[in-house]
Amino acid sequence: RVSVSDGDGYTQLNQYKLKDEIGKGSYGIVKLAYNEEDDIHYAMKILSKKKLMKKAGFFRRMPPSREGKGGGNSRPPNPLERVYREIAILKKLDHPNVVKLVEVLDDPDEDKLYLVFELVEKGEVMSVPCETPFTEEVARAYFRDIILGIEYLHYQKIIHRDVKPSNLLLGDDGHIKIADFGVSNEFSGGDAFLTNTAGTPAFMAPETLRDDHQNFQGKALDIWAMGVTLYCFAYGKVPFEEEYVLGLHKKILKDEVRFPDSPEVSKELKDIILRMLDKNPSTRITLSQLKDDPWVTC
Ligand SMILES: COc1ccc(C(=O)/C=C\Nc2cc(OC)c(C(=O)O)cc2Cl)cc1
Repeated sequence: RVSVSDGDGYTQLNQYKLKDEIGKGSYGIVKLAYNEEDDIHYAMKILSKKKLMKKAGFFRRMPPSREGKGGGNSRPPNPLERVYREIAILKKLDHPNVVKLVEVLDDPDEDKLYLVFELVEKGEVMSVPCETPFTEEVARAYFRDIILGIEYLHYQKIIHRDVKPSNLLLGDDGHIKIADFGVSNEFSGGDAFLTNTAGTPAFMAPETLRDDHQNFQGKALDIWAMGVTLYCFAYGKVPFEEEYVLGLHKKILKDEVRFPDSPEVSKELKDIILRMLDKNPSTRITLSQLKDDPWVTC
């Protein structure tokens, strides 16, 4: 059903003319796509099924399963299921601060899987590290959008788990849309109870790094990552950085948050960052408390 044709230098996919690459990550690439039918540009995320299978170690020989211990099917879940679950999540989301999935082009005979999203014209809101962080007014406007987007996701029983500036897209209207549900978790009941680490190391909450393997609540993980993100908006860099990941984990678990002397940042902004970067998830600020915070409401 998906007709791929290589014209003079560009790829045509059904009614979409693929243009330059506008995004790239562990997931694959994102290309600008022009829809000839409605004369509108879209963002086309291109995934390779083979790459997804390989990444999940699907083709790796399984260690001989010890029959005696109920060997059973000890295979990891099919990584394509992960993508199809992500697509199912995306299809049910409809909010001004969440990216909009328009359609999926998936030809069973093709290796590639195409996700068509509404274009968020300015792309990533900030690439970290950044020499020119935002003023508090700009950071506040963006942060308000993030609060509304995350509140909507938690209401839809979804934990994002990878909130960070590069997953926050800025539109021409100056508003933010949250993107990339590649590691998100759906839950039932009041909150998710998780045990796996996921997301981007510098944005991971301390409770996910403790080796006492307790399970931890999902919503508080997004709050922590929102705190790291707001710190990036204000200072252009992450609060805990270390060359090696184990050193980074130690800092996230042990180090106090330090605020550089410049740029000048108000006490209110420092206070809200500290409330989100509370290492104890049960005393960490909640979304509804965030909405009433003096820095957010001022
Ligand atoms: C300079 O102008 C630019 C305009 C738009 C972009 C852009 O869109 C980039 C990534 N986009 C996305 C990524 C996603 O995941 C990783 C997902 C998702 O899976 O939710 C959705 C989208 Cl849209 C870049 C530059």
